[in-house]
Amino acid sequence: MATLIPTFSTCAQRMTSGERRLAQRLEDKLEADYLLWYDVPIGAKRLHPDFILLHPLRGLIVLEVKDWKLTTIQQINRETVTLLTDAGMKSVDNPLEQARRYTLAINQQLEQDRLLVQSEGRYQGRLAFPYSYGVVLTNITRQQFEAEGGLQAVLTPNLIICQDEMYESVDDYTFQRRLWDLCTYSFGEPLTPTQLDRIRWHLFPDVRIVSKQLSLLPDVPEEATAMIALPDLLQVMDIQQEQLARSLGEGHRVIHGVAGSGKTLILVYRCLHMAQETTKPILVLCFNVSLAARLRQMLHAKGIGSDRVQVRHFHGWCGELLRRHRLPKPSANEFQGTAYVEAVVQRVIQGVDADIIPAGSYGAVLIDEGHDFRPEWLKLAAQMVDPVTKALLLLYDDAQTLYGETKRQRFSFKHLGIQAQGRTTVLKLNYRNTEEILALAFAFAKEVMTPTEDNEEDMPLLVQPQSAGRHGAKPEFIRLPSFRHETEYLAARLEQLHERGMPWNEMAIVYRAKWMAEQVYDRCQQAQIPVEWINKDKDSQFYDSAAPSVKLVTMHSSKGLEFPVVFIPGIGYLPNQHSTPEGEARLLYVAMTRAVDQLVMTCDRPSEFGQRLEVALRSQKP
Ligand SMILES: Nc1ncnc2c1ncn2[C@@H]1O[C@H](COP(=O)(O)OP(=O)(O)OP(=O)(O)O)[C@@H](O)[C@H]1O
Repeated sequence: MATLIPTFSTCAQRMTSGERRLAQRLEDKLEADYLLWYDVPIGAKRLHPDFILLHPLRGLIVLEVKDWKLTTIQQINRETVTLLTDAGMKSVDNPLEQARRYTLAINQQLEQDRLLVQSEGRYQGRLAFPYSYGVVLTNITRQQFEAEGGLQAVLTPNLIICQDEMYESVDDYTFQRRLWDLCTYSFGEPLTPTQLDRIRWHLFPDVRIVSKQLSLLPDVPEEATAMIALPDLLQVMDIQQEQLARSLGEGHRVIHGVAGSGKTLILVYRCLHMAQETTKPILVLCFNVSLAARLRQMLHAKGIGSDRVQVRHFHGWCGELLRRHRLPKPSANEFQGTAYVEAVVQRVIQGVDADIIPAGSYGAVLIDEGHDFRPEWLKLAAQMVDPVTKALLLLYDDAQTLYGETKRQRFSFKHLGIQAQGRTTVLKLNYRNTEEILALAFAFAKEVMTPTEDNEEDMPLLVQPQSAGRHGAKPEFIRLPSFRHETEYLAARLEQLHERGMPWNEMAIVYRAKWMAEQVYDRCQQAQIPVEWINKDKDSQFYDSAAPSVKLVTMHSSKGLEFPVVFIPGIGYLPNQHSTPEGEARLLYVAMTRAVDQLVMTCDRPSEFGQRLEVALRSQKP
């Protein structure tokens, strides 16, 4: 069965009946290595072919679909068709010409990529795979078509697929043959997975992942791809991510994705999409101040301003609602610390219940790192979604729960007003970390975290991540005589890496206790290493990932962030005695999975977590 993007159930409603039939035939009668897109805009010009097919051997096929009957067509020439419709006569483009133009535009775009064209021979510089186009006439049989000389004269017969050639009863091979016949030539060499990804990169700018090499051109315009040498590795969402992102559609959606599986990526895509769909403001919520800052930067890079999408950390948003609706804040004398923060949340909940704060005021609500939200917060967030769009997206990974009680409270999404059943997707593939880092983090965490039973909505709560297969250096765990030695070692490694070309802002030190950060900070200052201590105090709330400084960040605040190099000092003091071993294990798991390429941990004394790490490291392949 071929893969249709978006999924059939999410686009069937906007399809014509002929398109629906064709989509079902294509899905059913083509094999799993066919990719199909329905009505997905292409390139910067946002061309809208009805269907695009992509296959390693058969190449690219563009299809326009028309539900016309013979009696509908009043006149036809190479450029236009005059149709008799309920609203009178209407002139439209000749669909074959339209399909040809789309194909030509795609062709021109793809020919700019040296890895997609023939490198030698008579056709040097031309696409290295077949491409073709056609028109599907879903209500005209071949016999009717052939009986109409006028149609045949302007619609090349072999580029037309007729009603009876796409009946359900047509066998798979005959149906496929009809498609292949759209193209008069074929090449021996199938497209490689890398080439298929490059084709998607060119066609669909919205699923591009900005690589470091292209970071100066976040969304490379079509004209520019010809002028710059494209890197060999162009990254796009994988097919599951793309299908999910494009199929989110209406209603509530829940995505359970392991660390580094692209949840945030999908959230940003969804924001872009919703910003075009709704005029109401869009709300993005997360728990962390630092993650909120990263999300803002990511959205900004995609050209989405704060006027369209408001990114807030949950408690900041609650405070803002009280101010906006002139509700009194709790008294600071009565409540302190977390009790104060909770009292703010309660006032907001009461404000919504009393209709002082209007529910349903956001066109969409998207929650990142939802595992850190208490049930009543999720309920509140769900109430804020416009009941017309019902656009609620909840992303979570139970393995990263940091702020819950000892064990995450069991609750049912249904009771919170979140329709998760049948609307939950699991993403297992981790793209962020090297296989070595991920294997260590999971081996360590699975020993300590207790997987809980799936709950009533069939949501797995501890998903084993799978690596996307990138390899790198083995994580390091180094014993030193004292914490002072740890800080000196760390400073020396930072300097060494920087001298070898690693930018300061691509390195982070993730710590568990404030005293550790103080010593590390002092040591870095002495060594004149630029260092930014994120969330050091209330006034340093905003962090700039691009500023040329090493980031010093708590394990809690590191959630949702990532850095090529991560140092974790003070393993000798873990688990922290003031928390539960399980909670501490989740924290260290989160910290370790922030490292994209290199992970260095240090300790100055034996500890339970140190021992576990050593065992896990020893079991890794050399
Ligand atoms: N298909 C992909 N191909 C290449 N890189 C990808 C792909 N999907 C995601 N990534 C990269 O993997 C990294 C992690 O993605 P992202 O931050 O969206 O994951 P996440 O699920 O939100 O992680 P976490 O829960 O740990 O914060 C990012 O650098 C992202 O660009």
